[in-house]
Amino acid sequence: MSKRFGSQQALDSLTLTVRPGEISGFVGGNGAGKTTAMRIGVGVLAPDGGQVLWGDAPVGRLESARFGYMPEERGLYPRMTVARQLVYLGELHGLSRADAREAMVRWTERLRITQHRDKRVNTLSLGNQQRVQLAAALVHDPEVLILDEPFSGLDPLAVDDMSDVLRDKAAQGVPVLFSSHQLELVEQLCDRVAIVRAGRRVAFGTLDELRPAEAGGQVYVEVEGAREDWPARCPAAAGFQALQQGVLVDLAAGRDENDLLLEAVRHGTVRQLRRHVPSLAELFRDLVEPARETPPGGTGAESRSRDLDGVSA
Ligand SMILES: Nc1ncnc2c1ncn2[C@@H]1O[C@H](COP(=O)(O)OP(=O)(O)OP(=O)(O)O)[C@@H](O)[C@H]1O
Repeated sequence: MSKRFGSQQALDSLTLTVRPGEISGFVGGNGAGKTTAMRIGVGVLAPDGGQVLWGDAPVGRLESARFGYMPEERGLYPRMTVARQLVYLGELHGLSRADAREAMVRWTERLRITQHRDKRVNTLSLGNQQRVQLAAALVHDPEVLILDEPFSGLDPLAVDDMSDVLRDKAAQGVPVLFSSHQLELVEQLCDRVAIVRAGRRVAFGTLDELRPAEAGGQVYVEVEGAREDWPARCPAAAGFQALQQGVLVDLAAGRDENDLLLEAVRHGTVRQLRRHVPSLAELFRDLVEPARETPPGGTGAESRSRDLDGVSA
């Protein structure tokens, strides 16, 4: 997909594949193009170039009616009651009145908003409005689920409810795609993650696939009573970085954590020693921050990429 708004290239040949039964996370800095891509995905915005496929066939109006979409700008009718709104949206998607009512009852129970059924949406708290918005995306039992920042502003219990629903939908075989800036949540929930920067995809794959190969050679160690630079005198350490509590050591070639442990105990009491597995937040910074150092003339998007489905994007 490509999309330009005036002089702003919002999407630049971005490709994204969402697989049945998987939860995919869509992350990127503000203005990176996530909302634009999702709006194109569900057919509310037309791309300048590219297309949206379901299987091998282009998605038209009929197909996208079977998608469930939770927009970032919450698109509910503020003065309609929750129940009327959900029944109405169900009918709009082709359900009979009875089926739409049944779905409304089921989803308001599941999302714990039964007590709000007869209230106008604009009288609810933002978190409860968001639960209604999720119910609205689910009421017609969609075959694809696309959610734009569904977790923003939710309390921890609501985050759990939202997470459970997304997991259940994926377990039923529905492809689920959601955007979020809460990278720990993305890390916990997603089978696959796409990172986008300036309208281009810079990484796509499972978290294990996104981790650089050299990451396996880092060990986090806390040694009480040791000098801050103790790894400098360890042959098992090729380099190190002092952190707030401990140090992050790059293992020397052919050495493992046992070698490092034997050397570390000579410097003090080893309180912790474990292989360092970079978090999504670290990977994100690694992939997205180089854009800020782009030399004049470069787009920044070429600086790093960790893309793993073989599609150039
Ligand atoms: N309707 C529009 N008119 C003009 N520019 C737009 C429009 N929609 C998006 N843009 C621009 O396109 C770029 C991508 O915006 P988009 O909303 O897709 O980013 P995003 O990744 O969802 O950001 P955020 O994380 O802040 O929600 C931005 O530069 C934005 O200003």
